[in-house]
Amino acid sequence: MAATAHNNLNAKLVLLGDMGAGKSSLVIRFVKGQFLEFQESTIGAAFFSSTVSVNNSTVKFEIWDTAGQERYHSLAPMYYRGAAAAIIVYDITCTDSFVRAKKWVQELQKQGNPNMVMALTGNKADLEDKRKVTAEEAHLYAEENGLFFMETSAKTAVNVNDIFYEIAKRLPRAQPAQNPAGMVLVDRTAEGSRTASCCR
Ligand SMILES: Nc1nc2c(ncn2[C@@H]2O[C@H](COP(=O)(O)OP(=O)(O)OP(=O)(O)O)[C@@H](O)[C@H]2O)c(=O)[nH]1
Repeated sequence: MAATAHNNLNAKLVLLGDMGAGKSSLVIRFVKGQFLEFQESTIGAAFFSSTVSVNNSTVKFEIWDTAGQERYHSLAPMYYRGAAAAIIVYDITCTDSFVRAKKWVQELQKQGNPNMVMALTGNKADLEDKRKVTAEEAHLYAEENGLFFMETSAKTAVNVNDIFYEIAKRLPRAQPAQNPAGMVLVDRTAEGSRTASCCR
C-alpha cells in the first residue's frame, strides 16, 4: 500500500549523556556512515537530520546532539523540550556515565514530554574487555523505567541504525480521521434542478 501523507512524520530527537559517551559519534555514524577515532567534544549542541523508512511511512528525524560537559547542562531543556524522542547514551566502560544516564532519565521523566519515546544506549560495545556496566544491569533499569535498551558501537556500527529504526517504529502515528478528510458534498438542489432542466 502506498504511503499516505499523514504517515510521514517529522520528529525532534535529542541525544543526552555524559561527555565522551559517544553521542556525536553515534549520530555521525547514523547520518554519514563515518567514525572518527578523535571526535571533538561538542560545544553547545549540533543539529543533523536524516530520514528512515518504516513500513509504509517515513520519519524525518531532526536531531539535536547536545554537549555532555557539565557546563552546558542548563541548555539541555531547550533541546529536549518538545522532543518526540530521546537517546540517552552511556559508555559501557565507564560506570559514572551510566550514573549520569540515569540522572538524565529522571530529568526527562520530570520535565520532558510525557509521550517521549526514550532509548537507553550502552555505547562502545566493541570495548568488551574494558566493560564496567553489564548489559543485564542496564536492561533491568530500562525495563523498570519504560525505556528500550540496546548496546551500540559507533566504531563498528553495531545496532546504530537499529536504534533509530526502533524509535521510528515506536513513535505515535496520527490516527486516521473518523470521517474521510475530503468529503464529497452533493448539492441536492442543484442536482435536482440540473435534472429538471435537462432537455435531452
Ligand atoms: N571504541 C569506541 N570509541 C568510541 C565509540 N563511540 C565514540 N568513541 C570515541 O569516544 C570519544 C568521544 O566520542 P564523542 O562522540 O565525541 O562523545 P560525545 O558523547 O559526543 O562527547 P561530548 O561532545 O563531549 O558530549 C571519541 O574519541 C570517539 O572516537 C565507540 O563505539 N567505540
